[in-house]
Amino acid sequence: MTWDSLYSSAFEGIRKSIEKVGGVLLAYNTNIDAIRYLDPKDLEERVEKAGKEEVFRYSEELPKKITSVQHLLGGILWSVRRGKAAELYVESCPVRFYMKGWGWDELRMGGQVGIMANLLGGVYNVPVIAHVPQLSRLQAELFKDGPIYVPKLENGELKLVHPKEFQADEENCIHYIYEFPRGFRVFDFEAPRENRFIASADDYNPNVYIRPEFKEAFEEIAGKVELAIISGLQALTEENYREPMETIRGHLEVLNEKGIPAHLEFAFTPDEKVREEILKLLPHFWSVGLNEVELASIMEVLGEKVIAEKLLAHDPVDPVAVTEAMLKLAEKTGVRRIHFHTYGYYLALTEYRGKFVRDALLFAALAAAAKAKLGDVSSIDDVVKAMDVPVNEKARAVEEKLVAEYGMKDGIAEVNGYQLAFIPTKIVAKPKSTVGIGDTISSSAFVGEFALR
Ligand SMILES: Nc1ncnc2c1ncn2[C@@H]1O[C@H](COP(=O)(O)OP(=O)(O)O)[C@@H](O)[C@H]1O
Ligand SMILES: [Mg+2]
Repeated sequence: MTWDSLYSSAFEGIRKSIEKVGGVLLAYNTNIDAIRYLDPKDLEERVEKAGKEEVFRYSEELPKKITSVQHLLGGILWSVRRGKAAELYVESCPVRFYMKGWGWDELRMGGQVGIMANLLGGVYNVPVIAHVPQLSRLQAELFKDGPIYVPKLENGELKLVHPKEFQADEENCIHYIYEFPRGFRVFDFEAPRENRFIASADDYNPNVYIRPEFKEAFEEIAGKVELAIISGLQALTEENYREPMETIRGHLEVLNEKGIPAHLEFAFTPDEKVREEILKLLPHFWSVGLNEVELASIMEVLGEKVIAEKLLAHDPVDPVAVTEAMLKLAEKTGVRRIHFHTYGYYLALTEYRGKFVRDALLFAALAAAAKAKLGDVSSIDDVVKAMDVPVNEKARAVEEKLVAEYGMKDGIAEVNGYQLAFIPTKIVAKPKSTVGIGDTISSSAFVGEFALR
């Protein structure tokens, strides 16, 4: 079998069956991404006005958080000089007001829940119930039409409405994204590569604020779905994790009692204590999705330093090291499915067997390539437009290694009592957008797998 024919039949299979999926709960993070494409002259003027000396100081060493305009501009210069991304929390109201006045060129749906709601509900037509921490008018407008719902309590009675019909005047959670291209010049600095600096004016997501509807009526909400995808725990810190983690543990218990498989979409979690706590929650999840950096960071808290280093040593990542790491994680936590994604290939380690696991990965890779190629995918038929994107050349060596090590055939092998599924992905050379690709991959694969059952 060629990979292209496997791709086509996987897509056809899932297109026919995905609308059967009865409902997916998505929690906990959505926000508004406000994108500003930096202009060198405008930036220089702002720096001069704020005081060049002080601003430059913060471009040498990032402040911990933003409490002044000098911090903000210094942070932006810090990113430009290094071509590196950074994200800081904006504590001060005047700075938030300053950023609002500076404005944006584009507004986009942000947060894993927001992105997955628009994909699953708005594109695949799978009903979703989303936890939206704050539903402002601006936030509501970023939801696509389709079967996307938020719970509303009216005199203690639970109703499901589209976010645009929720009509509560809640706060804006805005992540200001300052983007610059490669070669961007300000003062004597030149950006070695394109990147962005993010300043978050968001008091809800960093604390994983959980809405009253989800505290009071979670059982009833969970009764309306077949699957759940959890994300957004990455910004928690040692100081604030306890209360939300407690609520989330309760939610997972309800989902487990009802037999609803839950997927955790990992994201890089800088706080080690929080990473440990997330690891403790994993036994309550059916499935987890992550990339190489995230897998390495988990190996570190498990005390597996050698594997962690191996995961970051090669490009593309050594698939045998990934498999070893996934086995450790599965054995340690009992999680039934681990979906690993990296640039060029995906692997899924599952406690159960079947080609549908691999086929769901193929569907996800096609969806990811469509998103990269088109920028926005507006219907499931757009996904197939990525069929002509070539399969990654470098993945051939990865596949050969898996064949040699585990006797893999057509992307499927048996390893230590688990099934290992592999696929080479389609890589778009000049992507229109790479925001939210990871979320597209993981939610498409998880929901796609259940569609094929
Ligand atoms: N140009 C591209 N074409 C297809 N897939 C891509 C492209 N660039 C990145 N990807 C995929 O997107 C994934 C990004 O996911 P992740 O690392 O979790 O980041 P995020 O969650 O921020 O999107 C990569 O692992 C890779 O598989
Ligand atoms: Mg990701």
